Amino acid sequence: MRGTLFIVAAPSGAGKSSIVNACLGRDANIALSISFTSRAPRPGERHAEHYHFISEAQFQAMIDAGEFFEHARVHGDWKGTARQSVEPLLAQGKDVLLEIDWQGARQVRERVPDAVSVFILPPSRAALEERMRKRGQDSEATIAQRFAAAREEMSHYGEFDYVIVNEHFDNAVGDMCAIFTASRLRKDVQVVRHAGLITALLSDE
Ligand SMILES: Nc1ncnc2c1ncn2[C@@H]1O[C@H](COP(=O)(O)OP(=O)(O)OP(=O)(O)O)[C@@H](O)[C@H]1O
Ligand SMILES: Nc1nc2c(ncn2[C@@H]2O[C@H](COP(=O)(O)O)[C@@H](O)[C@H]2O)c(=O)[nH]1
Repeated sequence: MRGTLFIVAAPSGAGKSSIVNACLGRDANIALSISFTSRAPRPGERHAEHYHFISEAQFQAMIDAGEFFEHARVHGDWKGTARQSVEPLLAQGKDVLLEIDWQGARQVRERVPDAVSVFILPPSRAALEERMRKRGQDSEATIAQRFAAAREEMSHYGEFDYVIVNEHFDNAVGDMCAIFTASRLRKDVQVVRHAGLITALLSDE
């Protein structure tokens, strides 16, 4: 059976990476895809762990070679998921999680209509701004640019299967883990139905 593809999106600073990392620590069946980006590393970010950090020219060469599963300009930088980070794992039956923006999520849904998508919202715009600052990794100019973009990003929440409001962190982690579990169960039920097993069990023969 093919693996399940999960998409998680949110405005910058809403807590997406924190929630995903907490969930993946409890769930060994999901592989987190490491994206490619033309953005410069933040202090403490390591190549091939947080992102594959490459130049604009290298990113463009990958686009031209058709190597991306999805890609988009996000806050002025290129971000993208390589086909190689997704397709072989799904074919092996492994679940894969993409932490991407709404533009990438749209592209992925077109390729994989049964992907399970989650959008994370902050409890308020003030909380979002405070979290961006508290992280202490971006300049004031970057924070201002991302905060200004957040409203437009959040307007896309309705394109997703699930929405989590990340007010209390532990509740948000619990919701995300429950979505992972429920999506797998739902898929199993569909497979059983397709196999015609229930019809056979209930027949007179
Ligand atoms: N429920 C919460 N309450 C308070 N602070 C939180 C909560 N969830 C996350 N945070 C904090 O908010 C900050 C931003 O979180 P995080 O880096 O996970 O956001 P993100 O959505 O992944 O951002 P980006 O897309 O820019 O990488 C971090 O300092 C994190 O510890
Ligand atoms: N479309 C894609 N968006 C991506 C990818 N990897 C990350 N992102 C999104 O970028 C912003 C900002 O991230 P940051 O690390 O610079 O703070 C955030 O919304 C991410 O989800 C990707 O491969 N494709």
